[in-house]
Amino acid sequence: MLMAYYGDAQLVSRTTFSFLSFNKRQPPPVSRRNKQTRIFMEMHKVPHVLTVAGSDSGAGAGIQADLKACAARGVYCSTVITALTAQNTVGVQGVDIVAEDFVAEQLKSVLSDMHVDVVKTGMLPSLGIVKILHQCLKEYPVRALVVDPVMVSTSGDVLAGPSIITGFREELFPIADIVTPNLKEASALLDGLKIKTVSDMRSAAKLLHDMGPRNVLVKGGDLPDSLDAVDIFFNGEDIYELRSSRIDTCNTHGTGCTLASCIAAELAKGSSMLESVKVAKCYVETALDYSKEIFIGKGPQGPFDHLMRLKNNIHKSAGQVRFNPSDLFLYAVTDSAMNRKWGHAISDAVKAAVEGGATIVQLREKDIETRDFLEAAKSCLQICRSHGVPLLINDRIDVALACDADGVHIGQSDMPTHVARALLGPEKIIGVSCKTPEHAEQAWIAGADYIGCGGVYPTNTKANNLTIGLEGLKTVCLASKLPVVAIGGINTSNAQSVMQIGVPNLKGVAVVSALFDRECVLTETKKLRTLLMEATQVMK
Ligand SMILES: Cc1ncc(COP(=O)(O)OP(=O)(O)O)c(N)n1
Ligand SMILES: Cc1nc(C(=O)O)sc1CCOP(=O)(O)O
Ligand SMILES: [Mg+2]
Repeated sequence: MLMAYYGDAQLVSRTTFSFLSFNKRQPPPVSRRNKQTRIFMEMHKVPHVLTVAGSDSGAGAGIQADLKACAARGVYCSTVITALTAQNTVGVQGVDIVAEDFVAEQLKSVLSDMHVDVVKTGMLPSLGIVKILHQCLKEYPVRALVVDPVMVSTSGDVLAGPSIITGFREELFPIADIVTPNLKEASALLDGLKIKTVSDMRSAAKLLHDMGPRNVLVKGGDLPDSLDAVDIFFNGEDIYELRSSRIDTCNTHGTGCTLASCIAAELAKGSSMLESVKVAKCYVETALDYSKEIFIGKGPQGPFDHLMRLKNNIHKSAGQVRFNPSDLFLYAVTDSAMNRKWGHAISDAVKAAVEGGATIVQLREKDIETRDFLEAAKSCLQICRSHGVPLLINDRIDVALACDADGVHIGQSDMPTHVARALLGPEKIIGVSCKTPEHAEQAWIAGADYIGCGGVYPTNTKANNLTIGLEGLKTVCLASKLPVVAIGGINTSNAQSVMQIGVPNLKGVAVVSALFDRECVLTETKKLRTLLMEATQVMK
């Protein structure tokens, strides 16, 4: 193994680290080899989740779901199998618990050799196995421990007896970074506490937190009478109500395992806990949505397709771009009335803006027929793709989906952000208009990529628009966890003052009339771009 690493190190040594340049066939002296190996391994570390869970022969849940979820999130996953289950979409037909010594042997094999960032637990079928895991984690500490306190399968079969509750409470919760019970599990862990409402879930999250984990996510998928999928996240200080759309599907087997693995994967990549939970929730929701039509097995609850993203990528159009906050620098927003006034076709106006240096384009076409909008969007998309500039659609998720635009921009009275995210999937860009710090917080929680903040100055382009001024802009920027683009009455005479408010997450300005209510869009875009560049140079 050491030689294999050394062999690979040789390949990078010529260009990067001359001190690694030994001949492949002659290993370095033993004293240096260990240091080199360590350096090489550090450089090439892969985010790694170790899952300690049961095998599901139907491959919808357990170890198999964990492997697929980690693969989908781009993280390496090793496995310690605690039990074999004979399981399908009908239920669990048999369980064979792996001998405790052999669980210990698997744990030691992985942890003594590989660099594991995060351990995620699923089915832990005996108290002895819980204790062995605790002992191993003391011996081989990892960055984070995600405990999914699996007790009952989705089909209702018991996967862990009552003694495990003691194991969770005494051994694992005190060292866990997050625990992710569903309502039944939370109730069992809290001596049968009734959890029927969101308010009960909040109380349960706090009581579970008292048992020692740093964070608690109580999953409300089974909450009666709820239109949304509501989960409660508590970090010991703040409590968050995370909502996503309830997907109408029977293919939900393995959602709990997948969610916990996805949280572990995001943590392994270095995300914060809340960010990891949000990404995991969004991923599961999207996967469920993509898998509504698949049909595997005769039972009531089928598996879903974890790797839908691969299919997505196959269909990804050439030149499609993912969001980079610097794209917000010069944000051109079209207006059909202005284009008509100057006799400009939308696609010609967009071409001029992009050629003049616009870094992102939004089609904001309030008064054209849907068919015309779609046709215009298709031709603008070609222009934008050929320049590597993202194209967003204002308000109309349907048009964005139909033309495969790069994303959408929505406001406070448009489609709710979490619904837009569920419809568009994790790859598309979503921008949300925000006028207050509360709007900005909500946009972040719901999965937006950036916020548009204004009106910075009075505008004639949007009727009855509230002007928040530079102070209002600054307040929102300081509160926002997302990058911000300023909008409203911005033109060549005030754009520099906007950029110079000096808040790092203000990434650019969005303009309508200053570019499109002009005879020559190209000239105006170039002028504005030059001014913005000057302003950012001064700030450096
Ligand atoms: C970048 C950007 N910011 C804000 C808006 C306004 O969106 P919204 O509040 O939904 O209003 P309409 O544009 O739909 O009238 C925007 N479009 N772009
Ligand atoms: C579309 C829009 N949204 C705003 C907001 O405050 O959210 S202001 C606005 C109009 C911006 O047009 P102009 O650059 O011509 O002033
Ligand atoms: Mg809108």
